[in-house]
Amino acid sequence: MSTIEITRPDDWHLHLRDGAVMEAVTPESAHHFARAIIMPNLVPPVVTKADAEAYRDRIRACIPPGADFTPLMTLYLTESTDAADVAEAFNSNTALAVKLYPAGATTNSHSGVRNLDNVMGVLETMAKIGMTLCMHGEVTSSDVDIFDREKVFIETVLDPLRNRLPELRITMEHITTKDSVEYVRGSEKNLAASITPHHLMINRNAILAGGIRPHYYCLPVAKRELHRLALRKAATSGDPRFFLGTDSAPHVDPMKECGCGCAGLFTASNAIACLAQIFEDEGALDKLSGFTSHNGSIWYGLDINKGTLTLTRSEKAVSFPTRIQTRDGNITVFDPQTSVYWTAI
Ligand SMILES: NC(=O)N[C@@H](CC(=O)O)C(=O)O
Ligand SMILES: [Zn+2]
Ligand SMILES: [Zn+2]
Repeated sequence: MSTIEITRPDDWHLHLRDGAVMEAVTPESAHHFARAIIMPNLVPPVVTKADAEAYRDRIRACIPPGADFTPLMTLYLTESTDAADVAEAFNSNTALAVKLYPAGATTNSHSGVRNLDNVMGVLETMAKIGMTLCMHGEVTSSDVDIFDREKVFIETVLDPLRNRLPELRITMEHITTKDSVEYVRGSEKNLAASITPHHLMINRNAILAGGIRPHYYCLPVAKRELHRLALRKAATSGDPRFFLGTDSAPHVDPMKECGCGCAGLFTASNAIACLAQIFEDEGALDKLSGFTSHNGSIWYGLDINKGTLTLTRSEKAVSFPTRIQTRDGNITVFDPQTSVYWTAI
């Protein structure tokens, strides 16, 4: 058995939901993570400063006593979002970022943005005050193949927006392609990307080969192996523009195991153990703390956490709980389909 210590990690992209699911999943994140950026795609979404304050209070009520966990709030961008309210939320430290969901791109995105022209006023204000735009970067048009939607988004939405408003800070969230890795690498400033543990571990075969497996279906959908390898290279490279966002996105099993299952994987419980395995396999354990605990803090202008998290490597592969229970039903925990020898304490 051997151990390593990393700086206490942060999760720069997390879904905690609300109600019974939030009660059950919040302790899972608070166990390992010091802070997390909380996604605002509730129904109805978290749009205003007042919405974010109320949601933050509900999250705080679910943090186990003694746990040290700070939810960092985001505002869901709609075409009627008020720029002054956004600025006030940022300046009062209520919200760290604004989240762009192209309407129809993913879970609970129907209130999102149809035409960027209608939110330029908000984006200009954000550029002025240094507030980050977090993006779900996929086009939604039905004539674009689902495996190409991220790449086409870069060409038709992201790049034109960056040319139009170069001072806007943008996080490309949960990137899944070599194209995104290259786009970030080629940028000079104001661009960074989060990467999920699952996109580092699975390719699209996990969803479709040998049977259809809804617990590997998320958006953006996992791509070909060459993309997974490019993501692994980026995550373990030490390049500070890449950092962890788990995109842990719980849905109760009946919502996944049905004729039209929801997108999203629940990874909060084993994300750190999986990452330790990935970084060990890539011979890059020395880069793990950068990815989980330093790069994101620096990008968002926050202090790096003071505490540490101990990771233990066993001789035998470890097993994880297969599900967690909530009053609304069970949630399946991500199964990495490969041996993991690490435990986070
Ligand atoms: N990633 C997902 O597949 N689903 C997320 C939404 C998102 O992050 O796109 C969810 O809210 O369930
Ligand atoms: Zn998304
Ligand atoms: Zn997400």
